[in-house]
Amino acid sequence: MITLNKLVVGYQQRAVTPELVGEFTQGSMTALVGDNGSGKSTLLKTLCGMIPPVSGSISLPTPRPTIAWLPQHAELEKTFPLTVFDLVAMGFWRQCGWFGGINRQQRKQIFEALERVRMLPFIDAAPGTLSGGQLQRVLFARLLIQDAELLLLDEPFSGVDSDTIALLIELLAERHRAGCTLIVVLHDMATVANHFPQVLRLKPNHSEWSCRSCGVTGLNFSRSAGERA
Ligand SMILES: Nc1ncnc2c1ncn2[C@@H]1O[C@H](COP(=O)(O)OP(=O)(O)OP(=O)(O)O)[C@@H](O)[C@H]1O
Repeated sequence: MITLNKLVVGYQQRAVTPELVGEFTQGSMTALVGDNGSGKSTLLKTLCGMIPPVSGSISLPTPRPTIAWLPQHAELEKTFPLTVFDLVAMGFWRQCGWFGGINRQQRKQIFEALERVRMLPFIDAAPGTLSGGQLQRVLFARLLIQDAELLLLDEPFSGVDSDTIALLIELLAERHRAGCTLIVVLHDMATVANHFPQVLRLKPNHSEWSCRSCGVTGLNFSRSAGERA
């Protein structure tokens, strides 16, 4: 379980969000929503430890969950002088280090992950030659092989066509069924309503949690409030 203890996130001690109180229970699937500039990306960066909180804290379970983060602007990934295979292989950095070799089993996993996102024909392509949606599928293949316990995804469906969105949502639902905790920044409220049991909405002066499966809506969200889904 990940607990937000009066957490305020922002930059150089400048608060971007109000105090956030609540929990992401293990295995929960939460949509993080709010207006442009409300602090969604900043919260994800704080959760993955990239920037420190302005105040308050985050309690993580012990041992600390492994985290995979898909940032909002993945265009940078296109500039690496790599192939699609290499880009996905980077998902094994925890096991191999950045410059370690890939073994036969890992190679097989990379092929399977690319097959799942229908990008196997592009395995030798340079990321810079892919469209935005194709790149996103490749980055999902990398997420799959990372096999992390906590997935933080920042607007993973922006610029992606509806067929691909359906495919990627199914992959996320699979990770959810496998027990991963997912926190996903989204703007499309239909996707939120159809696929995300829990929602954290950031607003300028307060935040609001809602949980469809337990019927809880409020400023705080805790397991004791009723979520057992
Ligand atoms: N590196 C940074 N340094 C200082 N301020 C920043 C930085 N990045 C973002 N901000 C500011 O923090 C606020 C929140 O930005 P953030 O990107 O978290 O919003 P968001 O909810 O993800 O928005 P969007 O929906 O537009 O992606 C904005 O006012 C933004 O200008």
